[in-house]
Amino acid sequence: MAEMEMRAREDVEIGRDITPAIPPISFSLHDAFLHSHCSACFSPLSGRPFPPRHHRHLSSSSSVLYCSPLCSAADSPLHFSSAESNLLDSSPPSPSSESSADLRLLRTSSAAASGDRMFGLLTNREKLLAEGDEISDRVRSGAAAMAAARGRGNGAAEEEESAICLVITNGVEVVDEKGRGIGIAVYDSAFSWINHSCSPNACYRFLLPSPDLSPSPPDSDLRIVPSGPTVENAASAGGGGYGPRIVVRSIRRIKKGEEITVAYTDLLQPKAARSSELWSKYRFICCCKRCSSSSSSSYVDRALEEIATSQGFDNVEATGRRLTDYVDEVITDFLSDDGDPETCCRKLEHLLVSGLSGLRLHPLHHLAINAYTTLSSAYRIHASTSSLTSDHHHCPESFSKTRTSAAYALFLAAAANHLLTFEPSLVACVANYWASAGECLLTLSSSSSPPPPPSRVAQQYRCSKCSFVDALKAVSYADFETVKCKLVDCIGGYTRRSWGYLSKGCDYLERFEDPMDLSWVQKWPASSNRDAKCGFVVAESMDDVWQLGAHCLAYGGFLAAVCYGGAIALE
Ligand SMILES: C[S@@+](CC[C@H](N)C(=O)[O-])C[C@H]1O[C@@H](n2cnc3c(N)ncnc32)[C@H](O)[C@@H]1O
Repeated sequence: MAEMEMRAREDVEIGRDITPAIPPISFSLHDAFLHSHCSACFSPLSGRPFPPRHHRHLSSSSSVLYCSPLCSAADSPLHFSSAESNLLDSSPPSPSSESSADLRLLRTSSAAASGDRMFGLLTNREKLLAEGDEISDRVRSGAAAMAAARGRGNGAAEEEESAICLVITNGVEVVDEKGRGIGIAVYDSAFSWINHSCSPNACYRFLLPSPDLSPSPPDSDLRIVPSGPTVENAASAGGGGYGPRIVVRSIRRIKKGEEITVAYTDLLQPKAARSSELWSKYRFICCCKRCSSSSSSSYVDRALEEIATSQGFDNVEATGRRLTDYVDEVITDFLSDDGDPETCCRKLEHLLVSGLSGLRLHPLHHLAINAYTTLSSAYRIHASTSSLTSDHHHCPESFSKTRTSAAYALFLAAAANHLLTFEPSLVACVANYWASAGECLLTLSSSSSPPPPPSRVAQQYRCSKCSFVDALKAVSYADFETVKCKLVDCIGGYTRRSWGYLSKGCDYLERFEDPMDLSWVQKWPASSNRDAKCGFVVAESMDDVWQLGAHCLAYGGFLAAVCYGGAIALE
């Protein structure tokens, strides 16, 4: 069957909402958040939560909770009529948020699938069941459990299978303002007919309604239109009009008639990992510009996978897998309950400096990028544990760990920023990296002795050279490239003045002369940068570190506002 896609109805600038806030047709919190968040509006529960309004099942009172009587009244009928309550209260309880979302979809009598579509949305049922793999097993066993919960016995469960496949194919992870995935939601065709690209021109954000279910702020127009065969629309499914809304936003200039695409997968993964995820979950081979770029991979994909081998090395693939396993294992150990930050830092830095079995990671390799993220947080935790026994301001060990944490965060942001120049759709994750570099640098400068004066708040700061203040207001993106260049230029200046100081004592980071100037990476590993490095040892002043932090935060906020809109908060 021909597939649907969405196209721009008009020319669209970068950083514009291209859909109104679309309410979900089905949604459910992840099990881990059922007792901390409201099941109707997804806001965090505070004070005494409210149980579902008793319908018929007087005993089912605690499987889902609400923040207000209004939310309880709005969602309880669906909670019971969808049979979700039977599934959650069964023993063993709560199978998954996906099953709840599936059941909620099926509660309407018009749910029957027609061909490979249900409510106009692609289910991909045949493709997902065709291969006897983990997904097809999950669909079959989930459908049987759902059919039992709906009192439909143990017979064929085609309708349930279609609902599960629909949620796999169209469901999106709802992310809160802390970046945590708290639930799953399915939206109507205005969102669900948008295809994937590894170099997309749009992204999306969620609006969590206020607890009193008051209407959302004024909507923008729908600037996209469907393209494809005539298909019955999903609007009839309805979701009660509440739950997390989704807004699609342009992250590039889009021409009238151009296809709108978003990312279904993490764009900083290498091509093989993206392809494997897209195939196992969505059953398609991506032919986007980035994936099919001429004979070889794009520059970004090459960098994300590049490793150096010693001469005569002939088992790159197997050792490449060992590298991945090694990094995964170190990170998993660190994230476990008894994770030790010191061991994590030692192992990851040894890998970055010396490699493994004759293989060395390119500084922009995706495993190296994961390692920088982990190292920044491991050094931060290490610093806080070092200072537990002494005054943080007077604990040199803790201070130097805080400094290395900031240096890794800055290096990561600079590396990702380099990739952004080749792949503009990385803007959302690059924004996060700059924001966290800014936070780490400001923490460092505030823990120096003496700390900056308390009046020194980033919001009040005005830089004479760049568009810092204009960026904070984020009023227009028409001059996006100009504002970006000015901010990056200023960040480059402060980085050059501070890098020797920030990287001091870190064997890996000291090898890089200037993280903002990665012009050498294309020649890597022809020469070691260690010899070429300049000998800055001390930042000209802690003021440079503060200025650098404030600029990083502003730049991160500027990029984030392109993706998510709204004002930039700097504290
Ligand atoms: C959320 S739907 C997108 C809309 C879909 N094209 C339709 O006709 O309803 C996701 C499904 O669309 C198809 N799809 C999305 N992006 C694609 C792409 N870049 N190439 C091929 N198929 C794609 C896959 O079948 C995928 O499972």
